[in-house]
Amino acid sequence: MTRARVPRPPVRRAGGARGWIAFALVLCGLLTGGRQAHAGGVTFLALADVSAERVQIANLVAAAKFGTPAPIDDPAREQVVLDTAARRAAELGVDPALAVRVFRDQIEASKLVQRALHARWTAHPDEAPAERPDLETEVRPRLDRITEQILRHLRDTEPLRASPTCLRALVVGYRVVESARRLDHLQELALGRALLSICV
Ligand SMILES: C=C(O[C@@H]1C=C(C(=O)O)C=C[C@H]1O)C(=O)O
Repeated sequence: MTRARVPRPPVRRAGGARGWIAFALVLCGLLTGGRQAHAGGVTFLALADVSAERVQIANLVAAAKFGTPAPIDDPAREQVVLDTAARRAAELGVDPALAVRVFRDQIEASKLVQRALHARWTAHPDEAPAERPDLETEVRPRLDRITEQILRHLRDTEPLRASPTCLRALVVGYRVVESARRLDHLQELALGRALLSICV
């Protein structure tokens, strides 16, 4: 079914956000003298950015499922996401158990957004999206690409995750990204949920 118009979530701002994030990377280095947000020149900006993109895509997932029999919780699909993450993690030299923990968080963050949006759209049908993207052909392939990116960022941030400055650096990355991507409050909460296990 295709309705007239879709209020697209701010996923399309990603290009602009990337410019800001590159700028923030330089600025963080200058402000902290490389001590607080970095460990060996590594930051969490890229990981936080792609996690925020995943959270923003949850708006599209919610739109794809709203008014259809497709459930928000899809355990079979979740298992595919987790199995893929574990297998690719092993290939990339990332601890598969860590990858599974992180992707469980990412999945919970997505469902948090989906549940809140479905509740909002049910209560206020005039706010429901006008268009329904296709989950299988449009939305899940984007999530699959992000899986690979997240795993590579997990690999690249290994020294920072093991460092005592991990949480501080994670919050720096979180703040830069939520501002650069202009996340709404729901997405801010979800991004925090998505990143919960990074330093634990
Ligand atoms: C995103 C979806 O919704 C839920 C969240 C998932 C995820 O974040 O990867 C996977 C399955 C669903 O439980 C989806 O169905 O694809």
